[in-house]
Amino acid sequence: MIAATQNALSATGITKRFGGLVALADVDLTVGNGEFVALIGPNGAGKSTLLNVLTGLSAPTAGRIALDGRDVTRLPTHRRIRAGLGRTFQHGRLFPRLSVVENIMTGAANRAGRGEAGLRAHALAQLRRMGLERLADQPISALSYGNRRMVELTRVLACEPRVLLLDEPAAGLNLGEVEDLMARLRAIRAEDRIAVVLIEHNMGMVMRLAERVVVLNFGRKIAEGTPAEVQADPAVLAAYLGEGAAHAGR
Ligand SMILES: Nc1ncnc2c1ncn2[C@@H]1O[C@H](COP(=O)(O)OP(=O)(O)OP(=O)(O)O)[C@@H](O)[C@H]1O
Repeated sequence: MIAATQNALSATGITKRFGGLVALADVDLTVGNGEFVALIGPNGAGKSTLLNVLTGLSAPTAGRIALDGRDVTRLPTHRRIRAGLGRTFQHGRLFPRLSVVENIMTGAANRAGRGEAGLRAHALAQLRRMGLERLADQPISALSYGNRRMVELTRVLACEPRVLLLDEPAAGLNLGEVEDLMARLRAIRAEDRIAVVLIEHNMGMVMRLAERVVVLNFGRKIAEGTPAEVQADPAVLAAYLGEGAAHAGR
């Protein structure tokens, strides 16, 4: 099983039930080292549930999760973070009264062996890389929504993850901010070779960034391939048209 150890992340046979509801049914997701995978699907398809299972916020009913070939299925979230997993949330989780740099430091504090001065220097370097250094001493409460989201991303990056899970990072951003986010993500990948799993409803962003796209619908994987392959897949079209029809009927 050499192939399995070559993947940065490998989830196999993931099933998640909530009572009678099957939110995920036997889903496989593998992400190679430095690979950029988008996870898409209509509302309620199971995307966030899968991220919750991958990060350990929610235990799978069945299935196995490995990071760099190491089984982490039973590890709590903080141990998975230490093992190289990073995640942003749909709704941010920054400390509003702390400054930007302090928030980044709380993120990086998981990394052992740095004193406070070292943590601050590391946090400032991360902010510089994201073009946010000028905001370092501002309280989070003074930031625009777009800047808060970029600070959230910076905080996760400060943990130096090998696998980065992004839950709708472009939601609520304006066009200029989405372009900036895409440029930063490209630069980070080029520098760090981080593997990325992106959940995003902004299809333009998915098509421009992802090397591979995995499509969920009603908890099942219905398609997987390059952006062009997935876009041309009749099953994917039907899933999204179904969603459109459901919305139109409301
Ligand atoms: N804690 C929970 N308890 C019960 N049902 C849940 C829970 N979390 C999610 N679900 C259900 O699981 C299914 C998948 O939800 P999930 O949020 O993962 O979908 P999603 O693809 O992320 O959707 P969206 O694009 O709207 O964020 C939905 O039917 C949802 O109602």
